[in-house]
Amino acid sequence: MSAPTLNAFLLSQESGGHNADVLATVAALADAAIKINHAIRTGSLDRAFGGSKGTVNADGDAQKELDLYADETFIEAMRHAPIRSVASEERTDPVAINAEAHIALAIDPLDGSSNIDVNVSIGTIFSLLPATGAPDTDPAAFFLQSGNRQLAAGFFIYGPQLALVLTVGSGTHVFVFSQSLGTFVQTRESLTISERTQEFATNASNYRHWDEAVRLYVDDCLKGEDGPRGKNFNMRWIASLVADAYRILMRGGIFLYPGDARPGYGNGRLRLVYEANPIALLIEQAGGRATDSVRAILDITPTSLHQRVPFVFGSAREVERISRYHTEPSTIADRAPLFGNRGLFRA
Ligand SMILES: O=P(O)(O)OC[C@H]1O[C@](O)(COP(=O)(O)O)[C@@H](O)[C@@H]1O
Ligand SMILES: [Mg+2]
Ligand SMILES: [Mg+2]
Repeated sequence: MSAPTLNAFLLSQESGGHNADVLATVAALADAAIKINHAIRTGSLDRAFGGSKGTVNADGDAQKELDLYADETFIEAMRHAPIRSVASEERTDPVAINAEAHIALAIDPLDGSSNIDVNVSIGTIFSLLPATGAPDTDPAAFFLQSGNRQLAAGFFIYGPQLALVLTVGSGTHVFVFSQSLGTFVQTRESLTISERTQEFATNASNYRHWDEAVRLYVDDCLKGEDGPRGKNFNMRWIASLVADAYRILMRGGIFLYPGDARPGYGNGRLRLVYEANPIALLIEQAGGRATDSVRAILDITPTSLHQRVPFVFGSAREVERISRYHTEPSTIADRAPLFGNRGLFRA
C-alpha cells in the first residue's frame, strides 16, 4: 500500500473524531508552506530574500525580506481558515481573523533567518491552541496558555526536501512534499527519539556567558572517552531550530540554548509561545523530553506573547541528566569524583 498523503492522513484523523477545524487549519498551513517553498526556490532570481528590510520585530531582531513575506503569506492563508487570531513573531500584537472561530495560531513564519542568505535550511514553526471565550476576550489571552493545551503543533523545513513534522496530539509524524504529486506524503509514522545520544547541539561561542552547570555538562561531553561520560560526543549547530530539531527527531541528540549572561539573554534566545512550545510537543510525542533546563516546557504558563525561555530538548536520558547538573549534581554518579576539582558543586 502506498504511503498516505497529508490530506488522507488528516481525513483519517477527522473520521477518528479529531477537531475538524484543527485539521483544516493544518491543510491551509501546508498550502501556504508550499507557496513559500516555491518562492524560496526561485527567490534569488527575482528578489533578494536575504536582504534586510531595515525594520525590527517585537524582540528587536532585524527583519529580512523573507521574514515579512512568510509572515504575510501565512496571515493571508489564515483569512480563509477557521482561525480566531494569529500571533506571529514578526508582529507585536495578535491579528484578529474570525470572531466565530475557536482556534488560535501562534507562528514563527520564518525560523533560522540568519541562514537565509547562506542557503542553509530554514523553516516555519506553528502551534494551535484553543480560543474560547466571549467576543471581547483579549486575543493575547489565547496565547498565554501552557504548551500542554496545544491542539496541534508542527514545523515545515525548507531544506533539500520540503518536509512537515506534525503532531495532532497522538504521535509525531513526518511528511515530505512530492513534487510529482504536488502534495505532502507521509514518510514516518509515530517516530521515536532514541533515549540516549552521543551528539549535542549548542552555540559554543557563548561558553563564557553560560552558568557553571551548563559549562560542566559541555565540558564532560568534550572530554569524551577519557572523561566522566566514558564516551565520545559529536557536535552539530545549524542555527536553525527547525533543522536541529529535525536531526534530533531522526537520529537522537540533545539541543541546548540556555540562558546566559549577555544583556537580554537571561532566558536564552528562543521564544516560548511559537518556538519552544510546538517543538516541545513534537519532541515529547516522539518520546523525548523538553525543559527550560529543569521544568517541563509544556508546563510553563507564558506571561507575555514574545517571552524567551531557556530551551533544552532531545533524547530523554540526556535531558534528564542536564536537569540534574542544575538541581542535584551529587546524584550524577559518574561525575561525582570530579566535582571536588571544580568547586561549584562541593556540598
Ligand atoms: O544565532 P544563534 O544565537 O546561534 O541562534 C540561533 C537560533 O536562533 C534562531 O534562528 C531564532 O529563530 P528566528 O530566526 O526565527 O529568530 C533559531 O532558529 C536558532 O536555533
Ligand atoms: Mg525562530
Ligand atoms: Mg523567525
